[in-house]
Amino acid sequence: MNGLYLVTDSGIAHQAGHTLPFVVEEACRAGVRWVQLREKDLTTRAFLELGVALKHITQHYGAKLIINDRVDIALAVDADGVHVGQDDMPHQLVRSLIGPGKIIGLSINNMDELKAAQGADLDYLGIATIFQTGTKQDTSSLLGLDGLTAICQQTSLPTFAIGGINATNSQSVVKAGASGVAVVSAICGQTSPYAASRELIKLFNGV
Ligand SMILES: Cc1ncc(COP(=O)(O)OP(=O)(O)O)c(N)n1
Ligand SMILES: Cc1ncsc1CCOP(=O)(O)O
Ligand SMILES: [Mg+2]
Repeated sequence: MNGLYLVTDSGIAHQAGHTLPFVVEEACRAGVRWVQLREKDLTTRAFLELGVALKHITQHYGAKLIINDRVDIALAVDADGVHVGQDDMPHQLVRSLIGPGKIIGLSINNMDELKAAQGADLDYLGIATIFQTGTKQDTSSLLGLDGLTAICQQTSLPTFAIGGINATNSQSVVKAGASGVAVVSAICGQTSPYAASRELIKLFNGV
């Protein structure tokens, strides 16, 4: 499985003229095998309906569907897992709710948060924020490539770097030590999510 992780944003997809299911289907068709449904402004009902639609698509392609923040939605759509950050439901509680067979990803923004997560029952870490991004307003301070390397050296868990990653800088992120790259606008905001995904996978495989 390649290390490209699509994190969704339906606002960005709509601005580019796409529906979110179209973006996810095109990304999966191109080979993306990690998809996170991340929606900050949807009603619970709309979030759930989108989750059901994405579950059908990801299941068809054998891709993992992870739900951002919302354990209830993850359970309702039988998603593969949940991604939580430092201000979300504590990961220990997420585990007790979703069970041992599901995936939990935790955001790490600095070395202190990494230390606090050592030995925890987690499946991967999202390392944020690498570069400047317009996609998320409440970002942590930028880690850059050096900060990313320092964190990746201190963990044996799989790491997905996130924040401002695109086709121009993705290889430098992998060379810095991340096992994968997570992107929003570099797929959702592109004219062809399929072509953008193919390019990112090709670059990833070429490192
Ligand atoms: C893969 C990945 N890494 C980090 C994040 C950020 O999560 P969080 O800090 O909880 O912020 P929000 O995404 O909830 O705004 C992520 N979503 N995915
Ligand atoms: C969810 C998230 N967490 C840290 S930065 C970010 C958004 C990344 O979006 P983009 O890939 O468009 O920079
Ligand atoms: Mg969160």
